[in-house]
Amino acid sequence: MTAPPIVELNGLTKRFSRKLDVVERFARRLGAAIDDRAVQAVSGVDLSIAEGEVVGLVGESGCGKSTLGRMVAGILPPSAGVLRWRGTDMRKLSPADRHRANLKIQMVFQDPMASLNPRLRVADIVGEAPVVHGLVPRRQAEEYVAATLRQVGLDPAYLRRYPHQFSGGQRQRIGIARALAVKPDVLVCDESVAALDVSIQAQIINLFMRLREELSLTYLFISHDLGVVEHISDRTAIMYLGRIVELAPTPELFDKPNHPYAKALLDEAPRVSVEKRRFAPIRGEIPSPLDPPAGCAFHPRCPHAMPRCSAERPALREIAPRRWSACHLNETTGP
Ligand SMILES: Nc1ncnc2c1ncn2[C@@H]1O[C@H](COP(=O)(O)OP(=O)(O)OP(=O)(O)O)[C@@H](O)[C@H]1O
Repeated sequence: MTAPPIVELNGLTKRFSRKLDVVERFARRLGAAIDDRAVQAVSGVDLSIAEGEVVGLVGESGCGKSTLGRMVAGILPPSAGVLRWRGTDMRKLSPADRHRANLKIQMVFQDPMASLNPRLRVADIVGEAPVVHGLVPRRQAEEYVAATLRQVGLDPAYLRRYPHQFSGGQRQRIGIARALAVKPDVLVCDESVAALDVSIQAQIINLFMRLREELSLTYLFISHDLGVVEHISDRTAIMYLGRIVELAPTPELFDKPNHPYAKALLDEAPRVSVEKRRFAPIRGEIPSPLDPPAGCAFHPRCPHAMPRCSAERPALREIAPRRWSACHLNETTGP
């Protein structure tokens, strides 16, 4: 029997409802039209991640990447849908097992300065969670933190320092050490190298890949940087306005994207060098998640849009082995 995916999402959805402030509530009572529609940040995402796999998640700003990552990491509760951990619906786990499963999925954030408590020393930033969660006895915490720092390439002599005494790259290593300290199986990296200089980015990416080998880690790697995602991901998912529109093995997707949105992203991205391959603007504005277009959300910007595209939302379908795309064109012209 094959093992179930380590993480599996079925129909995962997140809506953010907008709370009206006092003035807005008063204005509404007086008859003013106040917009209180919910933001549909993530809509019905299906995604399976195999143990040891690196899945890259890319898309323009506001398409729901961080929200999806936060749901996977258990930081945000989904509004609908199912998240399975090693084959079991998270909601069906006992509170103790759910807690253990949540610890197994850790997040590494973009801005280490904002995500590290400036008043805590590295020893506490990295050592607190494993002690609190009973993974390490308090008397061994310092030794454990020193070993974790070594694992991410930091000198354990820095244990008593504060975050502001480190460079950006070193701070990100501390953020990674903090995540590793609770012995996760999965890292959700949310723009984890975006704030770093290119040379430091390369070092941190190499660190992620070394840790993948050493600790058999699985990654959901969120980035707006196509070069980084192409470099490190086994498969890449492209998100547009809350949905995955294409999912494929990375070399195939970058070589021959299927979805018009994926094509537009890749065609317009300069291919001069991996470092420079970033998003270039695509014709038209990204629509508001408050009012997503009917049918295929990409149709107002799509050069191939047909009447059907504005009426009927295309499902994400397997168009070839391991290649998934959500486009009506696949039914008319073939992939
Ligand atoms: N806490 C929140 N309350 C209300 N709306 C939110 C909240 N968090 C995110 N959103 C909205 O949900 C949508 C998706 O946001 P999200 O941050 O997930 O996108 P993203 O692709 O990660 O963008 P970026 O790359 O800019 O971080 C956006 O329209 C955003 O404004």
